[in-house]
Amino acid sequence: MSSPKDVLRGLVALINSAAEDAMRQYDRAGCEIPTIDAPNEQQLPSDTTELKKALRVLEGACRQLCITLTPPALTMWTRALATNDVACLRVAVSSKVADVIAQQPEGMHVKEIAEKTNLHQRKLQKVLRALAATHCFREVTPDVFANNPLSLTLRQENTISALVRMRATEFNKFAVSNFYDALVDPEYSHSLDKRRSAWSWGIRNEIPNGTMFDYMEAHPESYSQFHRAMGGIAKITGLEGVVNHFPWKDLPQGSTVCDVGSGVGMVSIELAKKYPNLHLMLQDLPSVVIQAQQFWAEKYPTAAEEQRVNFRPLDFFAESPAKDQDVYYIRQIIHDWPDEDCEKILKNVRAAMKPSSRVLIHEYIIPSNTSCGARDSGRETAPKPLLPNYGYGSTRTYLQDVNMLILLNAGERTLEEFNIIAAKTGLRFVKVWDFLETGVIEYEVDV
Ligand SMILES: C[S@@+](CC[C@H](N)C(=O)[O-])C[C@H]1O[C@@H](n2cnc3c(N)ncnc32)[C@H](O)[C@@H]1O
Repeated sequence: MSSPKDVLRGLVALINSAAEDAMRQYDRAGCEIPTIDAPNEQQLPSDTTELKKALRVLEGACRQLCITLTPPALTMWTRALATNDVACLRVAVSSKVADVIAQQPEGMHVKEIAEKTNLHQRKLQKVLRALAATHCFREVTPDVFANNPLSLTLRQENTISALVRMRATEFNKFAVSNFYDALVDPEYSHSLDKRRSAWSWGIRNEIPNGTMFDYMEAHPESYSQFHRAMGGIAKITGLEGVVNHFPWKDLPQGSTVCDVGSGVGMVSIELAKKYPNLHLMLQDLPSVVIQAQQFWAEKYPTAAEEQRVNFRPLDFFAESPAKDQDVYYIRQIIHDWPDEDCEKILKNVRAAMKPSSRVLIHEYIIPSNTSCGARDSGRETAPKPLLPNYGYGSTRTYLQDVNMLILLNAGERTLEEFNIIAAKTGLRFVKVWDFLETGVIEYEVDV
């Protein structure tokens, strides 16, 4: 049995080695080592997979060390106050503070920022001070604020800003703040129906029995913000992992990839750019297909010119996607729906498959708090004294699981849970591809 001091020293050792490892990854990629107050965006390796491996340990060990040594009341108060952090982020992103001060690396006085954003100077001062204290913006001299790498993610041109804005605005208003109310409302509490989520509860007066997607359809501005936010999620969840580390290049010339519930096709567009051997088919609801066409026409017109991309509307509950595709790529769809709906989607995909087709489900894969390993989740077990799942190093997976519950009565799943649904729809597990933040589960036809 390790003594408490041994455990703490074990965590410190992990922090040291993981931080060194992370710095090595920046060096190897020829990137500058990050500084917290740089006035420009952080340079990142073009492939962050190895960096994320080090950060998973670092995040887990730092937080475990702090929580162990800090009086629990303080830690709990910090956690309870976290909603204020989100509220401050909403102020910053909605009033475009990062854009307003973008041209002044030496900083801008809060008085001027308040004038330009039409906010009360004293109130804005408190918001920016709180954010700068946790390294989002830099307070250069008293009341003078400049951008730093974290605040630069809040610029409108950065898709992370759309994600933060949605999260802090609609998600918060309709869903997060109503979570408990929906959990205890007799009509909602014991239902896993997609029309009985916290979000559905929040919009019940405007759209009775509506889902988050019904709301988005009724509010096109929110829907386009949502698609931009998906771009932010793509950055976070390791788009380069699936683009670089799945063997796309080994697929024969003209191989077909159907992106089911594609959105505008954040991953597909990268695949099209990098792998001329692939032919992409994007399928989503009619209004989204139109947005996808516009997106591709603007970002990568070559694909349409070379006839390497098609767009076709699809209601994945009611019909099958394009038949006989080599790969059906399904990212962040399954986590949107309760099990029965996922079965409908996968059955429709299964009906379109030829014997050699593969299905790639790309999602967060929930590891276990108590046991973890390649067999459980496709990922390595964390070094001790971390929890087997890396603890805080996996926190986004668990919070994202709750996020999906709140939004759509759905959620992320363990590998076992995915496999149970897949087996019911005639799919057989092949393997997990761990891309760190998320993973891909590969399935084939179960004959
Ligand atoms: C979370 S987004 C994921 C988008 C994309 N796969 C990505 O990873 O960026 C879910 C997508 O499912 C689409 N969707 C929702 N209901 C659908 C349906 N019945 N048929 C087809 N697509 C649907 C939405 O329009 C949205 O684009």
